Amino acid sequence: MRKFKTESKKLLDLMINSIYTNREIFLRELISNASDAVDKLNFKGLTDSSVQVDQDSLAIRLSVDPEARTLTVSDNGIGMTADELERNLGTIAHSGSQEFKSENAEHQGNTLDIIGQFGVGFYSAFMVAKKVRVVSRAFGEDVAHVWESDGLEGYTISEGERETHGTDVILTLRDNLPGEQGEPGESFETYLTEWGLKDLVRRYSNYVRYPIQMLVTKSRPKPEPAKDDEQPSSSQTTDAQGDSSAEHGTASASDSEGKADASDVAHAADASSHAPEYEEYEELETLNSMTPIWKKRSSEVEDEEYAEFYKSTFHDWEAPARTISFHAEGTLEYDALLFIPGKAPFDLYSREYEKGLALYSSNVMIMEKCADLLPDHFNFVRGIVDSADVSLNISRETLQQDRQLRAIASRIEKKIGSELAEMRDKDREAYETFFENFGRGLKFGIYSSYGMKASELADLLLFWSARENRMVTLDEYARSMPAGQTAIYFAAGDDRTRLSKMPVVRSVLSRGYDVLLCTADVDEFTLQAMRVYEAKGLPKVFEDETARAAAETAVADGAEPELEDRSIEFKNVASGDIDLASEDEKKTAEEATRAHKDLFQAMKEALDGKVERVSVSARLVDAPAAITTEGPVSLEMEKVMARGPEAEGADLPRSVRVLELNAEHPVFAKLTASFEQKDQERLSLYTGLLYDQALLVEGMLPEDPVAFAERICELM
Ligand SMILES: Nc1ncnc2c1ncn2[C@@H]1O[C@H](COP(=O)(O)OP(=O)(O)OP(=O)(O)O)[C@@H](O)[C@H]1O
Repeated sequence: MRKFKTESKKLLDLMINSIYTNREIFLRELISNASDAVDKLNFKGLTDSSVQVDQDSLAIRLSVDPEARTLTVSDNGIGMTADELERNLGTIAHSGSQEFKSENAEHQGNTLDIIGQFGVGFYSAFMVAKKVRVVSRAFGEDVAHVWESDGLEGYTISEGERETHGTDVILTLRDNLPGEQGEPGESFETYLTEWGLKDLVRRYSNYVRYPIQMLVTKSRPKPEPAKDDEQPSSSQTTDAQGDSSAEHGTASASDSEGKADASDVAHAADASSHAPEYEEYEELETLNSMTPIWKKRSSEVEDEEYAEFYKSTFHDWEAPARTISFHAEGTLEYDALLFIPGKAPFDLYSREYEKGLALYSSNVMIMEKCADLLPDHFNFVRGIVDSADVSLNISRETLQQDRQLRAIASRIEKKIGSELAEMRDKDREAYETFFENFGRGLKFGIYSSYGMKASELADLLLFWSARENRMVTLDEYARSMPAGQTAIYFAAGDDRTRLSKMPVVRSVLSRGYDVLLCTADVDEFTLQAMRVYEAKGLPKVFEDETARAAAETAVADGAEPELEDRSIEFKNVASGDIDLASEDEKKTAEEATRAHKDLFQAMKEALDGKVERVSVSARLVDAPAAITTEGPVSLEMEKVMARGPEAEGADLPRSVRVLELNAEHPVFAKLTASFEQKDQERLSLYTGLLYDQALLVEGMLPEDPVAFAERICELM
C-alpha cells in the first residue's frame, strides 16, 4: 500500500473534520470534478483536430446501489492515467485542473470553464464515505486503473477495467450512527435516494453545463390489455435502462431490475380490479437545467422565461416587478441577474429575514445568500451573481472578503438604484406599488445611515401630498413650491385623513404651501436624519428685485432660465419653530401673549407641568387650540417610540409641549371671562378640556379619559 505523502495525511484529517461545515457539498465537488474532466476532453476536441469528441454524448451519471450502500458519480471525460491518479489523488492540494487551466491559458475563452483550483474537493467524499474507489481510463489509453482508499492510511493503485474513457468515483457510504443521549444520530441514507440526490443536484449543480443524469423510477398507466388478455412483457417496463448504462461505460451495477420486479409483483395483485393499472418503469432523467439563464443577454430571453425562472428559483407566486440583467467585462468579470419582487415577502420586516444574492462561480453554487452583495436598504432584491473571479476560500463555503466582492456589491447597488429611478420616471404606477411594498426599507436606509445614504435614496422616496392628493417625490414637491416658500412642510401621524384635517396642516395649506402627510412610523425619523433635501436645478430665486427683473427680460429674449441647487430644510408643521406667519401676525400674537400673561400662567399651572408654555398662536385659522412642540422630539415621535420594542419601562425622551390658542376664537373670550371673574374652577375645567381635545385632534388619547368624559358631562 502506498502512503499518502506525510503532510497529506494530516491534511486529509483536517479536511474531513474541519474545512467543511456542510458535508452534503461532497456531491457538488465530485460533480464539479466530473464536469471539469468532461470539459477538458471537450476542450481537446475543439483545439486538437486529431481528437474526435461526440459533443452530444458528454454527460455525468449518478447511480446508486442501496444494498451495497454505494453511490457512483461517473463521467465520460478525459479520465486519468495511473500516473495522474497518483499525482492528483495521492497528493492532497495538487490540482490537476488548475494545472490544465494554466497550461491552456492562451486558448481558453468560453470553451473552458474549469471549476477546480485548490486540489482538495475530491477528499470531501470521505465525509460521507468509508471507502472511495476510483476507476478511470484516460482518453487514448487501453487500460483502466483503480485508485482505492479508506481515507486513513493510504491508497492503492491497480489495473482495472472500464469500457470507455472516463472516470467512476464509487463511494461506499459510511454506516449510519445511532444518536447518543438525546442527540440525533447520523444517517447517510439520503445519498442513496432519488429525491435526496435530485435535491442536491438542483441546489448546487443545477447549472453545470453538462447533463447530470440518473435512472429514475417513474410510473405510467399500463397499456390496455389486448383482447386476448396478453400481459405486456417485463422487458417493456425497463426498456430505457439497457441502452443507457452500456453507452456510458460505467463500472457500477444498476439496481434497476430489482425495483422493476418488485413493482410487477405489486401490480399483479390487483390485476383483476377495474381501476386503471399503473406500472413502474425506469428512465434516464437529466436532473440539472444546465443553461444558466443569467449568462444570456437579456435580448435573448423572453420576459416570461425570466418570470418562470424567478418564480421557481425564489419560490414566489407572482412574477417579478422588474428584472435586471447585466454582464461586467474586463478585469473583473461577472454576470448578474436581479429581480425586484412584485410583493414583499411576509417576513421581510422580521428579524428572521435573510437578505442576499446567490453566488455562483463557474456555474456552481457557492453560497445561497451572500449578504455582502446587497445593502440593507435593497434587502428585498433577489437574484444571482456568477463570477469566476471572486476569491473563494478552500471549502467554497465562504468567500475571502475581498476587493472584488466589494466592487461587485457597489455596482449592484448603483444598478438597482438606477433601475428604480427609471421605473419611477417611466412607469409611475408600478413604482408606487413597488414603494408601497418596499419604501419603508429605503427610508430606513437613510435613517440608519444617519442621513449618509440620502444622496442615493432621497429621490427614490414618495410622500403623500395633501395639496395634490397623490404621492409625490421630493423633487416634485420642491419644483411646485411658490416663491417665498423656504421649507418642505410635513405632518406625521398614523392616519392621512386625520392629518389633513389638523389645524396646523390647514393653516400651512391656506398659505398655498403643500404639506407631506407622513403616515409611516419611520418617516419623521428619516426626515430628521436627512435634515435637508438637496434639490437640483430649481429655477433660481432672486432676492434682489432688479436682478429678478433683469433675468426675466433675458429669458423673454430667449436665454435659458437660470437654475440653482438648493438645500431645503424639512419642517414639521406641528413644531414650534415653523416660521410661517408674517412679521405683523407674529407681532400681534406676541403682544396678545404678553397682554394675557397672567391668564396663561394660570392655565399652565392648571395643566400641572404638561406644557412648557401657553401662548397666542400666529398660525391657527379656525381651530380654538393646538398642541405644538419645541425641540427635536415631536408628539408623533413620542408615540412611535412608545410603541417600540424598547419602550417597556424605559425613560423615553418626551416632547416639549406648547398649548397654542386662537385669540380670535369665541372660546378664547370664555377663557378670559372666567379669568377676569376669578372663576378658577371654570378656568381649570376649560383649560383641561382644550388641552385634551387638542390631543385628540393629534391622534392621542387624553392622559385621563375618565376625567375628560366627566368634564364634558359637567358642561352639559
Ligand atoms: N472525475 C475526474 N476525472 C478526471 N480527473 C479528476 C477527476 N476527479 C478529480 N480529478 C483530478 O484530481 C484533481 C484533484 O481533484 P480535487 O477535487 O481534489 O481538486 P480540484 O478539483 O482540482 O480543486 P478544488 O479543490 O478546487 O475542487 C483534479 O484537479 C483533477 O485533475
